[in-house]
Amino acid sequence: MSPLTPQLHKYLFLSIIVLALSTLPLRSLLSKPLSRLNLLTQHLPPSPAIRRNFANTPSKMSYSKELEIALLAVQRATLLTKSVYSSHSKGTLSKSDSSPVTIGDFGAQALIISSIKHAFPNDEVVGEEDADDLRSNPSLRDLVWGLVQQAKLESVEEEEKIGGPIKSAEDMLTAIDGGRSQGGNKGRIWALDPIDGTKGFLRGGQYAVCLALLVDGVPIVGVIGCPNLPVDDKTPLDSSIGADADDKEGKGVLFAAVKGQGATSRPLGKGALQPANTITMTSISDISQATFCESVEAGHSSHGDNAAIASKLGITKPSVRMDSQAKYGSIARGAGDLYLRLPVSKTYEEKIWDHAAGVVIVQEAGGEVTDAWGKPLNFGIGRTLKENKGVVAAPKAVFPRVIEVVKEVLSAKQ
Ligand SMILES: Nc1ncnc2c1ncn2[C@@H]1O[C@H](COP(=O)(O)O)[C@@H](OP(=O)(O)O)[C@H]1O
Ligand SMILES: [Mg+2]
Ligand SMILES: [Mg+2]
Ligand SMILES: [Mg+2]
Repeated sequence: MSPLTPQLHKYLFLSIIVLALSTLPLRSLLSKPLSRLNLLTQHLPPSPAIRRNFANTPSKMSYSKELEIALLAVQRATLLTKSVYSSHSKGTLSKSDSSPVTIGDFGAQALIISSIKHAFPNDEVVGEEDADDLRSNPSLRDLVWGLVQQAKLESVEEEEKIGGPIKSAEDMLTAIDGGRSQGGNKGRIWALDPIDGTKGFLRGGQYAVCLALLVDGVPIVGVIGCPNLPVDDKTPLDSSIGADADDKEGKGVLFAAVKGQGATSRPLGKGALQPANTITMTSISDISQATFCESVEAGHSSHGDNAAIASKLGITKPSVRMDSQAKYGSIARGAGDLYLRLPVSKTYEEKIWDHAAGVVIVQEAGGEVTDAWGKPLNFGIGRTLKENKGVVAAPKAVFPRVIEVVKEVLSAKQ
């Protein structure tokens, strides 16, 4: 072997150092267990670059696992709410703001948060309920625990995807309290309304189990389960729709959407997910022919202002009054056209869990949603939409006209 020159020695030495340094990050990642690596990459929010390109290349972040888990979790929770719905006692309590909460709300929140924490342990949840009332009332806790133990998907494989049964009553309370996130505009946060339209639920009307994933404060995945809406997307809307309490064939629908991927509906099942249909809003050109939806509760949305807007738009059909985010689902599938939610109170702040899932579903079905002044809804500033007042949703083509009239009606009151 010929002796190496000092220059060649130096060159070889430097090359080895450079090579070692350049492979360091790779080697440190490879030394981690694979499962941990998956978890790390799975929960990283999209980089700004991916977010910038998101509208054009949604396949970069498919959110297919998030969608599947959300669909299964909501579906399982509706098994529980339906069992409460058909039972005699709904274990109703009055919350500090005098709104009702039932054992169905607590049970559904426990099941859904447990599903999310199983699949995405690092994600946060902004859930409407907490476990304080159950911790101070053991008989109420036992009632909810009994329900939670019974609610299982018929397919073992699907049940396992969402973590199987909750192990103990204490774990159930921990799951419910997992919804205490304060929200924000960083990372992955789920917004959960275990029963939206609790008043409708108690009345035997519409209600919905609603779940959305916010990424950096923007709703990206939305799922709404409506046990009392007809499966058929084309069933004409009227205020008595689905108002019979029976759980029968043809009733129960799951709406879903992922940003950039469109919106769907499918029958709400009891096990494996049923095939989905793409849904779109009706492209109305003559706004006077529109059907508009509003809350049943006059305390949640001003029936008077909604009527004044409809009349200025030349709408003569009576409004369809419906509790819950079933309104968003209904207009997204073209069964209605507009959703008007004009504020009643100057101080009320809309909750993010009352709108996040519905907003992404309507947007993906070809609609636009803003507050009553045309301001985008800001889901990234906490548990409420404190920068917004009211909500208006309509197909894109007629949205500018609708918001113009809404502003006229609001301005006239100032
Ligand atoms: N003064 C108010 N203004 C607007 N929304 C209100 C309100 N008081 C309660 N709500 C919300 O209205 C939701 C029901 O909406 P809708 O009228 O469309 O059915 C309730 O959800 P929960 O039933 O989940 O508590 C509650 O969060
Ligand atoms: Mg409530
Ligand atoms: Mg609600
Ligand atoms: Mg609720």
